[in-house]
Amino acid sequence: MLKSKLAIAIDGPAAAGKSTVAKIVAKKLQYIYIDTGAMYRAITHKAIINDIDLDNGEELYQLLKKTTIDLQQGAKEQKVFLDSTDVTEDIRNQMVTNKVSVVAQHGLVRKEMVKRQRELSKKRGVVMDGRDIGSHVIPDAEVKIFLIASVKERAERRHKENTKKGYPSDLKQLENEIERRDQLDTEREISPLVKASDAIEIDTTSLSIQEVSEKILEIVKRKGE
Ligand SMILES: Nc1ncnc2c1ncn2[C@@H]1O[C@H](COP(=O)(O)OP(=O)(O)O)[C@@H](O)[C@H]1O
Ligand SMILES: Nc1ccn([C@@H]2O[C@H](COP(=O)(O)OP(=O)(O)O)[C@@H](O)[C@H]2O)c(=O)n1
Repeated sequence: MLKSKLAIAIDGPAAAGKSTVAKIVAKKLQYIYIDTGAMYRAITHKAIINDIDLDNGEELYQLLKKTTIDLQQGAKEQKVFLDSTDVTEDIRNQMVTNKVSVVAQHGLVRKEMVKRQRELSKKRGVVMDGRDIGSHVIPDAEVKIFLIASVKERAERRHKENTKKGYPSDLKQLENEIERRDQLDTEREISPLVKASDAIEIDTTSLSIQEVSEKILEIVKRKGE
């Protein structure tokens, strides 16, 4: 058992395996898992439903201010509640996936999200995954991991996931979407996707989920002793 509770930041591009291993690590350490991507997805979902102009940061910010987003650990999976409605499935749809990086570019939206995320991480004992966790949200996180994998491998992983769930899926289209989202996330002006200087990079392309989780737990163990 670790002597003290830590904050573990896991960042990286789309479908690198962040949430999968973050959940495993959190369960093993009995930490809280916080999926910050789900928060950006939830506000994107609400904005689409309300026909908000996704290029209008001020309007999105006003919408976010009057919106509650709750992440709750269920028996099997983490549930996402948007103003008390379970949107766990809805926020993974194609429309949200294609638009979320546009919403996440706005400074006002990010400022409000970061405020909420810092509040959630204050008590430590958290595994938080996203794009700017180690670089911006919790710059003093005790453990910072940056997960990468080739675009081809990431698209194949998502394709497998979609097929398993019975969703229509096109590998080439997934590759294009992942590349486009990575580009938007990396090139945006405010807290872009970047590896923090003190983050440990793990290339997961040829590693199993178990191998990646074990590597992270080993790093955590060294830090926590
Ligand atoms: N190391 C790995 N090897 C093979 N498949 C993986 C690995 N890590 C994650 N996956 C699978 O890849 C898909 C995307 O992983 P996910 O955790 O959702 O990525 P992210 O949170 O980075 O977007 C999931 O279906 C997951 O089961
Ligand atoms: N900390 C974060 C987390 C997500 N995001 C945005 O939210 C999108 C969806 O995040 P996600 O983690 O659900 O993405 P996947 O890689 O799981 O598809 C990302 O592509 C980013 O545009 C962000 O800007 N900052």
